[in-house]
Formats: sequence, structure tokens, C-alpha cells
Amino acid sequence: MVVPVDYSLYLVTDSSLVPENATFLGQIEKALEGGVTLVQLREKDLDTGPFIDLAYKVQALTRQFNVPLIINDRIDVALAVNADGVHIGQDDMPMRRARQILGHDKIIGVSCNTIAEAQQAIADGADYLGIGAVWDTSTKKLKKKTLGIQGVKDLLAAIPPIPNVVIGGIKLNNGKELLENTQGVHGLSIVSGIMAAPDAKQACQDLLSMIRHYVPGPSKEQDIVKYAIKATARVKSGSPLVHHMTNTVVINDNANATLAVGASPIMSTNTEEVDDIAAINGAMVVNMGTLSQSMSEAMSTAMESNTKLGNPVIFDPVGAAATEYRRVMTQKYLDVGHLTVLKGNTGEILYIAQRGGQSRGVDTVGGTGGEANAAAAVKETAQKYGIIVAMTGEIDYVSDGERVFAIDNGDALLASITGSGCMVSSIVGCFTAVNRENYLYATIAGILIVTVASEKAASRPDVHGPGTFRSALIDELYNITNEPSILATYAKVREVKL
Ligand SMILES: Cc1ncc(COP(=O)(O)OP(=O)(O)O)c(N)n1
Ligand SMILES: Cc1nc(C(=O)O)sc1CCOP(=O)(O)O
Repeated sequence: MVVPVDYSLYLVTDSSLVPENATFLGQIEKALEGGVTLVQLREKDLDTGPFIDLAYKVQALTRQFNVPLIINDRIDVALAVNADGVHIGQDDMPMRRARQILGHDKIIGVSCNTIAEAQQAIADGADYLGIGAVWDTSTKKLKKKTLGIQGVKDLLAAIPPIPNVVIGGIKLNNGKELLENTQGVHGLSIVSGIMAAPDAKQACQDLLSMIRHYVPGPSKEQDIVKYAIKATARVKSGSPLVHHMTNTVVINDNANATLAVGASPIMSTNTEEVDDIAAINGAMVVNMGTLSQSMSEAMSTAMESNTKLGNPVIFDPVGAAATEYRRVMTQKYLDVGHLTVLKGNTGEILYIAQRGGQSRGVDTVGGTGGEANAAAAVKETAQKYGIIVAMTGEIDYVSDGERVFAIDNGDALLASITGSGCMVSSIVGCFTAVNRENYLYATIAGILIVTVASEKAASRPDVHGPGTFRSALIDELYNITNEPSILATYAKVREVKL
């Protein structure tokens, strides 16, 4: 299975239970809004064609919420719509055969009512178990005995740890009792408690907040990767305008990278049109690589205009420590620029943080001084200016002043082309433009897509060095934008504890 799955609240659908004043798809959408973490389309009487049509409609919803879609029983339907997985019962296709057909990228769950069934499903390579029925249910005629809380405990105690959900007769109160009295349950799977609820969103919110007391849910790192996938899709669908005032060396690459992720670049340095652009702008990227007197004035005006309109401002202090002029300008933009994100290389950020940074021209000289020094530099600077700070290098560090995350992605060839750091600033501009509710995660997402793209580009057989790498990098940015879920396979994000 590719994406880390959150099993906490697993909706199994039943179209016959939808209240009169609601619709089937409307009920699923409300459940997604309420926080369900997994959806299984379970249709016992639909013919293949209508089942596939319905699966596409449900998938359009689950994809909006970045929640995996599982198909009950029907492997053909799962294949037809490229669903995320299937759930199979004891009388359905054998688990091993299902795996042969679906491969290891798909999630396969197996229903288990006994210890022997669970052991067999694990031996066969199931991704998760559906353990039940815990209690009687009017949703389905049960053929086997109910387990009760003790039966679930006995079953879990007898098998190695594996993701699992419990199912059958589960509502808010008995679900709480079950989670309170068991260990190792990963989630609750519910049909009527959600599908028949007069307010499905509220029902899910209540269930999820109860579940979160017992089931931690995905880690921060998994959350970030999930966010990055969603954020990438949003850049493409939102296609924000991103205004750049960048340096003349990399301007073309910045514009192409912006286009590759689905955003729209405008590279104007004219003060006269700053206000008009700001009115329709998604984000402002200011890069002082080839700073002139007139450009510096235009940058100040652009920062002010965009700040007034609430647009994120990304500042790349290229060569911050290199000359007296750059040192003065860097400080000026930090003090009055109303920045959202400061994105620099190691030398630039360490210099700003007064933690030892050096530049030769616009390039970094020397290392980070160790992870503790690097993490402290981004955290302290973020705290001092109340902004997000990102420091790119062999390892990238990002902080909002409270937390620090490290990104261990990125191929060494990035350092062999000009402007790879400036490209990161452009892409952070694209990501913050349409992912404004969480600038920390949006910044990490922007860095992730570039660094993962660099790894994919470097591993291509047609890449032989910096020249071919540069073109391949743009291609791979474009490819990830069209298939953002691959970030889940490649992303290496971790929280740094100071
Ligand atoms: C999460 C989950 N657990 C168990 C089941 C039951 O599946 P199955 O045994 O195949 O019975 P039907 O759903 O086909 O009636 C499930 N669907 N989901
Ligand atoms: C679909 C299903 N499978 C079960 C099993 O025991 O394998 S119980 C069940 C129905 C659960 O519905 P509700 O949440 O409405 O009780």
C-alpha cells in the first residue's frame, strides 16, 4: 500500500439507509466534511455498469477530501475505477488471488470473525482486518456469532499487531466503551450510525472527537505529506497568478517551474503596475539576486501592496551576507516587508540568524554547523519576525517559530545548477497562494515537490549531468503535479526536537 492510511473512522456506505430529506452522495459528502478517514462503497444489488458509475461519483468526493476509497467485494469495479483498495469477506475471492490481481499498491482488507480467520488473513498479506460483528445490527443479517468487547480483546491478543477496524452495531456510546476497554483497535467502521444520521457531518465529528481520545491518528509527518498531496492538487486546480520580482539569471527557470506546477507566472518589475497585479495576485515572490536601486523600490511597493490585500509575500535574500548593500536591504525587508515566508540558503539564513552564515557571492560557504544549529536558526528567526523561515541545503529546515521540520529529500545535482533555491522560492509562492490556511505546511509542501522532483529527475536514464538535469527537473515537477500521491512514497519529512 502506498499512502499511510488512517483507519480511525471508516464509513461503509448503504444507499438504503439514507434519510428521506438527504441524498446518498450528499450523505457521503457530509460524512467527509465531518472527518471520516476512509470510505467503503458497499452495494449488494447493483449491476456492474451502475456500480462503476456510482463508484466514479463517490471517488470524485473522496478525492476532494484526500480520503481513500475502498470497494466492497468487487475487484472488477475497484480495477475499473482505480479505487484505492477492496474489502473482501470470507466467502469472496481468496485474499492471495486478490493481491495477485491488485498488486501491492492497493489496500486489501479482510473480514474476520475468529482468531483462525485473522491469522490466515495476516499470513495471506492483508493490509487490515475488519473484525466483527461486535454487536447485533439491523444493517445486515449476521451468519456468525457476535464477538462483544471480550471477543474483540481475545482476538486481538492472539494475533500480531496489524491495522484493524471493528464493525457491527457500533454507535457513539458503545464505541467509546469498546475503545476504553480494548487495546490495539485502529478504528471504528460504521454503516447506519452515519448513513442514517439526520446530520451526518455532526455524527462524524462527534465520533471522531471521541475516537481521537483513544486512537492517535496519523503522525505530524504523515499529516504533512497528506497535506502536501492535497496542496499540490490545489495549485493545479486553482492555477494562481504568482507575481515574481526575481533575478535576471534565473527568471526563465522560475517562470517555467511555476507553469509546471500549474500556476501562472508574471515577472513584472514595474512599480506602476504593482497595484493592478496585486489585486488579482495569489502570492508575491521577491528575490534580491540581481538587485538594482529601481528594483529595490519596486520590491518595497510590491510587498506593501500585496500585504494590504492579504497575499502571501515570499522573500529570498539572495547573497544576504555578501555585500554591505545586500546586508542593509535584507534587514530593511525583514523589518518592514511584512513577510509571510523567508526562504534562503544555509549561508543566508545562518547569517540572518547570526549563527555563522557565510556567502561567497550568492553561494553558501560552509555547512550548517550541525542540525541543532540549523534548527535553532530557523526557529529563532521565525519567532523574531513572526514568519515562516525555510533554509534550503543538503537538508532543508522549516519553522513557524514553534516547530521545526527537516526535509531529507533532494539530489546533489540541485547544487550544480543556478537558481535551484530560487526555484524553491517560486514554488513556495505557488503553494502559499492557494493554501493559505497553513503557511508552514504549504512551505514544506513546496520544498517537498521540488526536492522529490530532483530525485526523480536525477534517476532518469536521459539525465547525464546538470544540463539534462535542469530540463528533467521541470518535467518531473510537471509529472508530480499530475500525480501528487507519489509524494507519499518519496517524501522524507521529520520533526526536529530542540
Ligand atoms: C470494514 C469492513 N469489515 C467487514 C465488512 C464485512 O464484509 P463481508 O464479510 O464481505 O460482508 P459484506 O460487506 O459483503 O456483507 C465490511 N464490509 N467492511
Ligand atoms: C457490513 C457489515 N459487516 C459486518 C460484519 O460483521 O462483518 S457487520 C456489518 C454492518 C454494520 O452496520 P452498522 O454499523 O449499521 O451496525
